[in-house]
Formats: sequence, C-alpha cells, structure tokens
Amino acid sequence: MIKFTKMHGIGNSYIYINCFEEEVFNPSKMSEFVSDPHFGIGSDGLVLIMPSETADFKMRIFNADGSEAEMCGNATRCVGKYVYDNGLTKKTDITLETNSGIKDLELDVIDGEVVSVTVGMGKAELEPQKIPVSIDGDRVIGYPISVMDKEYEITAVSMGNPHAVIFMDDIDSLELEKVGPLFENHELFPERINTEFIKVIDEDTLQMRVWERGSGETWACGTGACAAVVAAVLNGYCKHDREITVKLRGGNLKITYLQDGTVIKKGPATFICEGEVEVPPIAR
Ligand SMILES: N[C@@H](CCC[C@H](N)C(=O)O)C(=O)O
Repeated sequence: MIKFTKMHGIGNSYIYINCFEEEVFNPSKMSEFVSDPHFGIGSDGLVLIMPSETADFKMRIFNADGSEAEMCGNATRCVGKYVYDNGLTKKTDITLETNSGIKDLELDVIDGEVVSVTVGMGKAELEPQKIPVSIDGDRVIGYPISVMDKEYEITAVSMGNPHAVIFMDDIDSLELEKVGPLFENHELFPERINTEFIKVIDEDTLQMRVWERGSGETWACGTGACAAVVAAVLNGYCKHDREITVKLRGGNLKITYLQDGTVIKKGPATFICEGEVEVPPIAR
C-alpha cells in the first residue's frame, strides 16, 4: 500500500506522493498504473514530492504514459499547496527544484487557506535546437506544417518542456484525438511536443485547448498557457508586461510575459482526495 493525494490545478489532475515518507522505485510504471481510470486511480500523471539539496523541495513529474517531463506548471502550484497544508513548511515563499531548474513559488494564504499560487516560471526559450525543434534559424514563429492534409502555423517555445502553439478561430470543433497525436509525434519534434490550440479573444484574453505529450487532451496545462502567451506576444496578438487571462477547459490562469523574457503564472491549486492504493508489484 502506498499513501497518495490527488490534486488538480484547474482540472489538470495528478497523483502526488510524499517521498519524505514513501518510497517509489519505479515511478514510470507507477504513473501508468495510477493514471489509469479503470485499473488505477485516474489522473493525468504522477508527481513525486522529494527533498532537495539546492531548494526547499524537489518535484518530479511523470505523464500518464510513464514518460518523465522536465516541468509541469499546474503541478508546481499543487506542490506549493501540499507542502504548506501538510506542515512540511511554514514558509509562503518556497523554492522548488524541477528537472528544468529552480522555480519560485509565492503562496497566497487567506485564513489559513492557500487560495492561489504565483510561480516564477523562468525564461521562455525560443532557440529551436534547445526546444528542441528540427528547424533551422533562431526562432520558429508561424512556421507552416501540414497535418492530415491541413496547413497549420506553429510557434515553438520551451518553458523547460517543449510546446508548439497554433492560433486558429475554431478550436471547439477540433478533433484533438485525431490531430493531437500527429503533432505530438511529428518528425520535427525529436522529443515529441505539447501542442496548444489558441483562439485570441482580445489582447488580454486567450482561449486554449491542449494536447499534452504523454497524457493526451488535458483540461489545462500551465506551461502550455505560458507558451501560448509568449507565442501571442511574438505574433503581435498580446503585449509584454500585461497580465493575460488564459481560459482553459478547467478554468483560468493569469500569465505575464515580462520584457526580460521571464514568465509569471498565477492560479489556484485544489485538493481532491487522499488515501492508500495497493500497487501491483510491476509498478512499485
Ligand atoms: N500539465 C503540465 C505539463 C506536464 C508535462 C507535459 N505533458 C510534458 O510532457 O512536457 C503543465 O501544467 O505544465
């Protein structure tokens, strides 16, 4: 049996394991198991909360298919809430080590309740080789790509993990199950990709659907929302230094892309349930 907590950041849910108390030997298999809604618990993946030598805490994030990602925006907020609510820290300014560097969390606590978390997401990376995207040049902005005989234009951004952002008017009728995997596994993306489909509502508001690498369509993606705002600024739809509302299937995030390239993200983190799960030997 292993103790778990299920939390979500605007509908992007993960199973959180407190590795100060529990040991997980095969997180990749464990993620596949817990994410499965039929034989496991049901989630978009697994997050391990661990001790760090360089920050207050460390997190590792695994997608539902067992692949490990560098970063997860929604999980950073949930980890902030978890460590505060469970008495692992009394601090409201917390540093969190991830596979893409240390992120700064600022907890907004009212009457003992964490109502929102603001995360310094670091600088957006635009150099194609570093995202990585197999396209020459120093940036990928509005690059044409053909999927299922339809032309799309991608803007590529890394928020620690890779994103392709596409602006289009009709995102509601998109058949994400069909097109999502074709973007995810396209030959231009050697490490696969997260793909965001964005409708520009106005210069301060974007609407987004996302197909996540390793997890499929999720109701929200924090790094994806940041990439969307960066791409919107690069394409002239939004401006630097303004708080942009990104409306996702599960709720809203507030994202600011500063002139110096840094991205700030603010949003809620929500506890769903906790319990113990019997993990089959292969997933331990
Ligand atoms: N949902 C996340 C991103 C999780 C990782 C992603 N699927 C990847 O493989 O890069 C978020 O909120 O950022």
